[in-house]
Amino acid sequence: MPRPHLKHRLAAVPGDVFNVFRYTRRALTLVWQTSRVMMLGLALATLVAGVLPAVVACVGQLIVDGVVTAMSAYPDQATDLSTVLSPVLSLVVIEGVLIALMALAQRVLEAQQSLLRAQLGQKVNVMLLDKAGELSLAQFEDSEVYDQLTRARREASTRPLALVTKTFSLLQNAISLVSFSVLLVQFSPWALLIIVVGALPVFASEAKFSGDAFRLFRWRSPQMREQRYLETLLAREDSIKEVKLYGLERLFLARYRAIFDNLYSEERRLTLRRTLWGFVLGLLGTLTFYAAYGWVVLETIIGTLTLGQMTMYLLVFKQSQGALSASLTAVSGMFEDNLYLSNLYEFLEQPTEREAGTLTEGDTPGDGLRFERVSFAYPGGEQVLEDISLHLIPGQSLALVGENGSGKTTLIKLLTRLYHPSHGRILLDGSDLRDWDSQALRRRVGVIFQDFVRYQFSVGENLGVGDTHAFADEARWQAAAQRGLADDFIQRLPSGYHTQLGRWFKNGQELSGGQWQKIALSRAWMREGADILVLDEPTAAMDAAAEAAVFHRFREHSRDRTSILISHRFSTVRSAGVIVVMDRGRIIERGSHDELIAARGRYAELFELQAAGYR
Ligand SMILES: Nc1ncnc2c1ncn2[C@@H]1O[C@H](COP(=O)(O)OP(=O)(O)OP(=O)(O)O)[C@@H](O)[C@H]1O
Repeated sequence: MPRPHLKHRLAAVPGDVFNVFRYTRRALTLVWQTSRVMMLGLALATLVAGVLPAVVACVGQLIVDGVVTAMSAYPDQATDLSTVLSPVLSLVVIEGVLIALMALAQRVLEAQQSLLRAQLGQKVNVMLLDKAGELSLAQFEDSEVYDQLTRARREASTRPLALVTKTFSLLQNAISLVSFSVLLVQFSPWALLIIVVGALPVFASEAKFSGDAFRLFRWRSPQMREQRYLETLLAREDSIKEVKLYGLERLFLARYRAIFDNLYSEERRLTLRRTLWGFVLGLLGTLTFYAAYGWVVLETIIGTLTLGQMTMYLLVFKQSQGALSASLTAVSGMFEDNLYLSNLYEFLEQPTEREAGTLTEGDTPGDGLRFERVSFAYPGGEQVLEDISLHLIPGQSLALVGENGSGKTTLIKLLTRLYHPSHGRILLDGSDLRDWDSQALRRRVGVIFQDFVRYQFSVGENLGVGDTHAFADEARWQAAAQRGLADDFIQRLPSGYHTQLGRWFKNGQELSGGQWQKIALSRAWMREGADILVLDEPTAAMDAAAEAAVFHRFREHSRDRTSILISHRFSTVRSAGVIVVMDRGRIIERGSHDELIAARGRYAELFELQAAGYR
C-alpha cells in the first residue's frame, strides 16, 4: 500500500500547539515528588548561574574603566604604582571568584540533574509498569494501546527530567536576560529589540520542526515495534531454533532493513530541512548581533561610551544573544518534551475498568458454577461463544472437547474474568462473577493455561508464583510438586528447588516440554484453597504413563472440588463426570462418556476415530 506523504500524515495528527505546554507543570510536580531537596537545589543553582553573568559583565566594565583611569593617572602624577593598581587588582580577584562560583553552580546543576535523571527514570518506569498491570487483557491485545505503551516506555522515562532541565535552563537564561536588559536599556531600548527580533525566526522554525519530529515518531511507532519484534526473533533463544532450521535469518534481516530504510528516508528529510532552516534563520541572529556591535563601536569612537562600557556592552550583547538563543532552544525543546509527555500521560490516563466487585462469598454458597446463556465476541471480532448454559456443582468434573478454535479456552478466560461475557452471565455460588472481589475470586479458581509462562526464575519460584502468599514457602513448593508429579525430577536437578530455570541467566537449566508442564501443573496445586481447578490441555507434552498418573492424582485430589479439563485425548476425557462437546462456540452435546457413546453423535465419532488410531 502506498504510504501518504509525510506532510499529509503530519497534518492528520491532532496536535494542539497552544495546549502543548500544559505538561510542564505535571513534569515539575513529578520531579518535586521524586526529590524535593534536589528540586530546591536545582532552583538555587539555577538562580546563581542566572544572575552571575551580568554581575561578571559589570565587574568587567569596572576593570576596564579602572585600567583606563589608572593608565592616565600613573605617568602624570608619578603616583605609587601599587596605589593605582590595587583597586583594579581587587576587581580582578572578585571577577575570578565570581567565575569560580559560576563554574561551581554549573557543576552542582549537572550533578543534581544526573542524580535526578536516574531517580526519575525509575519512577516513571514504575508508574508505567504499574499502569500496565491495571490494564485489562483486552486493552493489552489492542495494538493501539500496546503502541502507546511501547512509545511511552521508549522515550518518556527520560523526558520528564529533560523538560524540567529545560524549564530551569529557560529560567536561568531568562534571569540572565533580565539582568542584561537592565544594562542594555541604559545603552538603548532599540538594541534590546534588535536582539529579540533577530532570534525569533530560529525559534519559530525550531518549534515547527520539533512538532514534526514528534509526529513522525508517533506515526512510525507501529513500524518501530515491528522492528523490535524482528530483533527479538533473531536474537532470542526461544525463537532462534526455528529461525535457523527454516533459514529465516536473511528473510527477517531483509525485512528489518527495509523498515529502517523507509523510516530513515523520512527522518533524513526532516533533519536536513531542520538543519538548513536553522542555519539560514540563525544567520539573521548573527547579522543583528554584528549590527549592534558596529553601533557600539561607533558610539565609543564618537565618545558617548567609555572603553569600559564598550567592553561591557559587547560582552552583554554577545551573552544576551547566547542567552536568548539558549532560551529559545529550551522553549522549542520543551515543546518537543511536552509532546512526548503527552504520550506518557495518554497511556497513564487510559481508562481502566474498575473491578467494582466486593463479594467474598456468594449468595447461595455451594451452588457451584453456572453459565447462563453466555455469548462472547473478542473486541472487534466475531462471536466466538454463543448461548452457553452450564451448571457445575462442587465436586463435579467437567471435560471440554471440541475442534481447534471451538471456544474452549475462551470459556475459561470468561470464567477467570479475563474478559466479560457480551451477553448472559456467569455465577459463582449464586452471585455474578462481576460482583466478586478479585482477590476472593482468584483464591477460588486455579488455572493452568496451555500457554503457561516459563519463568526464568528458580524452580521453587516457578511454583511459588501459583500463590503469592506462599511464594517463598519451600514446604508448600514441595507439597505442590508432589501432587503435580514434579518432585522426582526436581530432586534430581543440580540445586533441587533452587535450580535456576531457562537459559537467560547464569547456570540456567532448560527443561523438557513435559517437565515444564509438570511444573505448571504443580503451580496450580499451589492454590490450596481453590475449589475450582481448570487444566487447559495440561498433559499434551507428557508421555502416556505420566499423563495417566497425572489424572489419577488429579481425580484423587479434586474429589470435593470442581474440576474442568480441556483435552484432545479422549483416553483422559472419558473419566470426567460430564463431557461437553463444543463446536464453533456452541455446545452441541453433553453427557457422560457412556451416554455420549450411546447417542452416537459427534463425540462417539471422534472417540472412534482416535481409538482406531491405536488399534
Ligand atoms: N485474544 C483473541 N482475540 C481475538 N480472537 C481470539 C482470541 N483468542 C482466540 N480468538 C478466537 O476465538 C476462537 C476460539 O478460540 P479458543 O482459543 O477459545 O479455541 P479453543 O477451542 O481453545 O481452541 P484449541 O483447541 O485450538 O485450543 C478462535 O476462532 C480464535 O480465533
